[in-house]
Amino acid sequence: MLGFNLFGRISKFLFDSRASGGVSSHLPEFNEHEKDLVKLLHNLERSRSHLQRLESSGSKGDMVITAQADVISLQQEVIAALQHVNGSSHGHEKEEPVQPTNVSAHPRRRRGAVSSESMGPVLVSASISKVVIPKVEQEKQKLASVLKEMVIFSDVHDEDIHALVDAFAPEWCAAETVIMRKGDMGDKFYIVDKGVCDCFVASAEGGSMLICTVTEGKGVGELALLYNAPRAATVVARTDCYLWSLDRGTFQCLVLSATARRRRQYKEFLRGVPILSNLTAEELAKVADVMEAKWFEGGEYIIEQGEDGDTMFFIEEGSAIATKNAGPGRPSKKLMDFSKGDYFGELALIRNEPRAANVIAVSRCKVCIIDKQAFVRLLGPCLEIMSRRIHLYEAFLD
Ligand SMILES: Nc1ncnc2c1ncn2[C@@H]1O[C@@H]2COP(=O)(O)O[C@H]2[C@H]1O
Ligand SMILES: Nc1ncnc2c1ncn2[C@@H]1O[C@@H]2COP(=O)(O)O[C@H]2[C@H]1O
Repeated sequence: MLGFNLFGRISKFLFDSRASGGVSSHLPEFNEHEKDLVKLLHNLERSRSHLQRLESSGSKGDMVITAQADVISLQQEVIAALQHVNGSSHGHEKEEPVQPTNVSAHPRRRRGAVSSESMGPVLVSASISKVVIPKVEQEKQKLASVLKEMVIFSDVHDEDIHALVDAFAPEWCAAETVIMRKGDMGDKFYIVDKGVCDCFVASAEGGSMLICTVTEGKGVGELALLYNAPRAATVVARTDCYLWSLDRGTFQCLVLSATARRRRQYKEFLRGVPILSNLTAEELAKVADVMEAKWFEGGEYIIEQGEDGDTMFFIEEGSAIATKNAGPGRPSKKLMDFSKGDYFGELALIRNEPRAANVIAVSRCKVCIIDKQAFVRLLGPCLEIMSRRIHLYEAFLD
């Protein structure tokens, strides 16, 4: 809860800002966390008014969807900022050591889903106390490096990475344990420390279909917590597993503000990518959540013909070319130019074949990378258009 005093000061400040037509950047009477909160509340107020104006003027389509997504994303940022404000005044700074529990080998079945998968406002407790599960230094370092490798944690500040590491709890489960069930509410995010888990969804024939395998050092169960949605798949331990689990409250408190920042950062770029123009603002936000940015120098190979490939790329800055090897001693043949907003590397994912061409950075080039899992989950609506372009390649393919 916001203290009454702070609530009163923020309300008065926003009222004065409304009267003067803008929020001052100085905000002398607030500390750093409070300043963030005030600015976010001000932006949320503006976004809500914008949405209301659109709705009352009868606007439909992309503009309304984009405005709704802005409101949702700002609500999430406000919740995260509230938690920082509460944390800095009480609760979060105070460590509450928790003894490691000897894992629930069979996680309890949760209440069934009541809503379809959507990016609803995330309802989290605004006052969350810091969880600290004692760990040896080696475990902490390993967990921190595993988190830094994961796209969803890549924008989380270092101090929050430490807090996340503290909050992970060890769990053990026997082979064939159902770790989470599709449709249930999500209570935890997991990292596989040792062992292997499989993710299943229902197949068209009514059985279950394996959609991916989670190996050591990989995470599972983030979607329900990121999007406040029911579990999107059933996850079963294939072998006995040692897992690290992170509670929903800590995940949302420490990860959602970074996610919202990243969505803002990529929003304009993704809106301008032609192949993604079919996606709604909500779907674009999900694409932003899974993208990993990487720089390549001019002349560097982004893709090498013949390699196995499990990622596709969008150019955010710079340019690249596709070339085809023409055989020993013969110069390679240029196939295509790529510049900002173009994509490549989809062919190996669609056809399950090695890379059909080289892609080489012409100038220093920033690409956004999406892995196969995310490609399958998020880019379904674009597949038809991509498949049409593949026909254009055909002239060059063996
Ligand atoms: N294609 C996929 N669709 C849905 N969930 C997936 C997929 N691949 C892996 N998963 C994982 O399975 C998890 C099931 O629970 P969540 O929806 O919380 O998060 C999900 C992802 O971590
Ligand atoms: N004529 C072409 N033939 C094959 N791939 C091409 C061609 N032109 C561009 N490409 C891109 O180059 C990429 C190389 O990796 P992929 O085969 O995964 O996907 C390929 C396409 O995105």
